[in-house]
Amino acid sequence: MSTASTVSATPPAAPPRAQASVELRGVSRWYGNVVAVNDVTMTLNAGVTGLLGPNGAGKTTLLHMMAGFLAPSRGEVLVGDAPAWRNPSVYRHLGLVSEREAVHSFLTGWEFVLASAKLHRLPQPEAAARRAIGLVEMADAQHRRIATYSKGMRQRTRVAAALVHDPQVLLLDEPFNGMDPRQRLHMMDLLHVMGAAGRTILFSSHILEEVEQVSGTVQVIVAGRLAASGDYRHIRRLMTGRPHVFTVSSSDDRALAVALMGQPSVTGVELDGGGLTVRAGDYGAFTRALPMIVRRSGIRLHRLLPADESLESVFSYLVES
Ligand SMILES: Nc1ncnc2c1ncn2[C@@H]1O[C@H](COP(=O)(O)OP(=O)(O)OP(=O)(O)O)[C@@H](O)[C@H]1O
Repeated sequence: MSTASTVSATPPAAPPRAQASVELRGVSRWYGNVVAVNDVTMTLNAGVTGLLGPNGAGKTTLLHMMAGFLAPSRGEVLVGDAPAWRNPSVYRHLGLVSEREAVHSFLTGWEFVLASAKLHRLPQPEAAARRAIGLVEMADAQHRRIATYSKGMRQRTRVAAALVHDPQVLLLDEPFNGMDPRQRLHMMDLLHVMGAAGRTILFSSHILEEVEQVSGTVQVIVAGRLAASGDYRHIRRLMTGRPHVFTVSSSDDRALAVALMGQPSVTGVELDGGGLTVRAGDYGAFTRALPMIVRRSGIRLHRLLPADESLESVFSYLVES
């Protein structure tokens, strides 16, 4: 990929940094009575890691502690070997793309990224801005005002601003939010390239599919705690191995219940006033079998709703297991 060669061909601006890891040791953070992060221990190394969790799980709080913007209430956050909090030298090795889209839209992309280079007091801000803009493939549009950019272009420009000082660690808070599929693919490519080039990339998301497409390693956070971590296939198995619950109503719930009980994919059926509650061990097999049963028996399906499809229930399953 062209950007990969850009990364490897760029001469290092500073002597190579030995450490790219981020380490959390027993980290908690509370806001008054609210425990946002609860005793989290994790290590991030070079490559792309996804931080997966439902809204309010504590992802932003974790990222802000890693970036040195917030002090842990307890525990330690280390970037390389140095504490992230009250340690300005950490900013030289780390970039954060925050969730909120705070860009001055009257600036051009070039002006925005150059301003970031100057804020970092880089010795050659123009060269650094050019390199970062090239990395996110925004050179063609760099002299247009940000107001005219698509959401994806704005995100890439913000990534360029966060990368302008060539940090070893890049943290991104919900970078795919609001992007269309094409913009998503482009951002995913970019993260891949940066991870393959040896940077430590951590991005947060509440969507499993997003995380598994980009990252080899996933850290799952639920209600402030680390609920699971490892290879995305392992996480996917944890999530899909659970029973799936559907509520179904039809023209003849009793007959449908009998037919469903004969299905190997169905592990339980309960009939109540409002319809059926069906438990299926295999999501795919059940959703394929149901239309066939309905067609064969002449039953009319009025409603089929996954009762537990919200991420929250998936996560609570993970936490309880
Ligand atoms: N400044 C604050 N004061 C009080 N409570 C806060 C503050 N910031 C976050 N919280 C609370 O801490 C918990 C974790 O919030 P956080 O923003 O870290 O989660 P998140 O996973 O990033 O969620 P989202 O994706 O919705 O931003 C939530 O209960 C939130 O309401």
